[in-house]
Amino acid sequence: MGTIIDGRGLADKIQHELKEEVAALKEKGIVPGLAVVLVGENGASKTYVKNKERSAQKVGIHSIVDRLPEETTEQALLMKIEQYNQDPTIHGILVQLPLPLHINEEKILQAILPSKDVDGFHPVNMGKLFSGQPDKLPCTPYGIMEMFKHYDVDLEGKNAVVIGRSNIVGKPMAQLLLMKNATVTIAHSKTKNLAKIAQEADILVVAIGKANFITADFVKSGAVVIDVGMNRDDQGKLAGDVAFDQVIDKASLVTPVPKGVGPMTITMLLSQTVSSAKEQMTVVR
Ligand SMILES: NC(=O)C1=CN([C@@H]2O[C@H](COP(=O)(O)OP(=O)(O)OC[C@H]3O[C@@H](n4cnc5c(N)ncnc54)[C@H](OP(=O)(O)O)[C@@H]3O)[C@@H](O)[C@H]2O)C=CC1
Ligand SMILES: Nc1nc(=O)c2c([nH]1)NC[C@@H]1CN(c3ccc(C(=O)N[C@@H](CCC(=O)O)C(=O)O)cc3)C=[N+]21
Repeated sequence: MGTIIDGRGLADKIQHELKEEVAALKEKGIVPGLAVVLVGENGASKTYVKNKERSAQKVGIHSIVDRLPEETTEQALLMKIEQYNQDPTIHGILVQLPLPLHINEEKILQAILPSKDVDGFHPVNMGKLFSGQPDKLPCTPYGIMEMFKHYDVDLEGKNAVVIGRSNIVGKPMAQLLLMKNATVTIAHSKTKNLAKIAQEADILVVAIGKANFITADFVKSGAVVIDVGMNRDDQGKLAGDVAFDQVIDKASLVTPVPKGVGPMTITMLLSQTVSSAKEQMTVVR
């Protein structure tokens, strides 16, 4: 029987430390500010945004949530971002993805000042990461790296398999593992013999978006399994991409869904907002 990685518990611990950091900043007259922009009526996005707002408040970050209607034009959204770029009380900007189809996502992400891009999605921050000079990081892979650190998971020389190649999870995850000297394989929907590749993994990170797709036969005995998936069924019940009940018996460490990767994603967002406030303070002086 493996150990369950307590993402919720680790997130609470880090948020508690952040709260103290924020209190110290406030003594100096600085309140970290986060602007979250949500366009349209995506139900899942609404829940995440609510969670982010609640956590931000808990650590004392000033958070603004801008809920814009589905019909918002690209131009109007660009103007909104420009307003936050210019606003000295806002240190972090997050535009919730996915955006409605009539808005060009690339264009929007590029409009955010890299210094306020607490999601780590701006091409400048992506470029820094992939050239080995990381600055702001995508929050989900960042949170997973913090879990490895906290649970003393040694990555050097290990076989790491990342299933999924999105810009927000799979690709940056692979790069962070590579930077820790893991031997990394990235798998995706066109991968042949996925089970065979996954069975070689000492570290298996799954980010595909298919409920309970990864069964015990994909998992090597003693592997560390990280489940990024967030799948909601008709009853609104959450399931990960990993069939937790079978995999827990085979793996050494597994993240649950919920209370695994999700709370760490939010915590890294808050952490990067606090760091950003500190950086912008030194820029001013
Ligand atoms: N917990 C958290 O904080 C977060 C959770 N998520 C969740 O993680 C999941 C993935 O998110 P995201 O990366 O944005 O998703 P995307 O839909 O952007 O990417 C999914 C990836 O999975 C691959 N894939 C799909 N089906 C298969 C399959 N049968 N076998 C192998 N690979 C497959 C796709 O391959 P291809 O490229 O070939 O299409 C693609 O690369 C979702 O459930 C999402 O809700 C996302 C962000 C944060
Ligand atoms: N610009 C942008 N940045 C993101 O970081 C981003 C995004 N867009 N779009 C969507 C995905 C998804 N995501 C999650 C965040 C928190 C939880 C989370 O808090 N999960 C809790 C519970 C969730 C629940 O109960 O619904 C948990 O796993 O315990 C999940 C998923 C961030 N994303």
